[in-house]
Amino acid sequence: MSALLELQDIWVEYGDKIVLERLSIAIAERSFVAVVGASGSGKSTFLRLILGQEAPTRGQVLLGGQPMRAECGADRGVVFQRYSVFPHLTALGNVMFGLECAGAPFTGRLFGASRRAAKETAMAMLAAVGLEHSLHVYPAQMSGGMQQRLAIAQALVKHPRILLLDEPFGALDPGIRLDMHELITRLWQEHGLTIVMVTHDISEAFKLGTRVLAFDKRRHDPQAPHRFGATVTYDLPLDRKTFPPAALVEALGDPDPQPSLLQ
Ligand SMILES: Nc1ncnc2c1ncn2[C@@H]1O[C@H](COP(=O)(O)OP(=O)(O)OP(=O)(O)O)[C@@H](O)[C@H]1O
Repeated sequence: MSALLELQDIWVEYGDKIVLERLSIAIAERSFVAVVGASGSGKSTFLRLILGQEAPTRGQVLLGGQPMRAECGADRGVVFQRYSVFPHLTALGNVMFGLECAGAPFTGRLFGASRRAAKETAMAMLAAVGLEHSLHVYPAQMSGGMQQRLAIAQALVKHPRILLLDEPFGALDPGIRLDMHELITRLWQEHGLTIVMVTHDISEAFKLGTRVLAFDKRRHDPQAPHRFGATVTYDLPLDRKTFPPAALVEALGDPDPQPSLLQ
């Protein structure tokens, strides 16, 4: 498989604080990369680099072999733990908004046949995430799971090359979370997506990912914790029956990685 995304010797520094150092990884097209690590280990910074919200201090990011500019592009979609959708728009309005902005960048409105086509595309996307009966519902009237389904539909409708998920299921109840695992796995397979997902839940990482990256510092200076940055300390390709290594579970303090979830 070819590398869709490549990070070459990336460093991210804020003043004299080094957040990420010597980060070199290649992410294959259609892979599902789960990112774990202790709080503050730079997982969100890594996601912001891929999203184009942040430029590295050193090193370069290549997307499809080309240097990626530090700006958000339609080729990358993102879902956060909360607040990914517009509260003042209905489900249909939220999903159509992205299509209208892409089709009419100045006015943000489509008319006639192109509007009808956008509406059909948006309705199909909402059906794909199980929201076909909630087209005219506002986010405030939805459960947390429905809001995340909507956020996924909104991110996917523009056919991004990479879908970035930042703790997307972290705020959901366990039962709803399992439904969302099924949904994202199905969409990943059906749409041939490349996914990078940050999660605090190590069993979720090992259940969903085809590869797990763990972020941590290789070097520590107790007198000056900011002197060294984090990097990828574990890079585990999975056959979906792999269990988290004991050292990784211990490092991340996972209370109980459930083997039943890892089948
Ligand atoms: N703009 C900034 N200026 C200074 N330091 C920053 C900035 N953004 C992030 N940091 C620091 O970078 C480090 C990594 O932050 P980041 O949010 O990427 O970690 P994380 O692994 O996602 O944490 P969490 O799991 O708690 O969300 C933290 O120490 C944070 O304080």
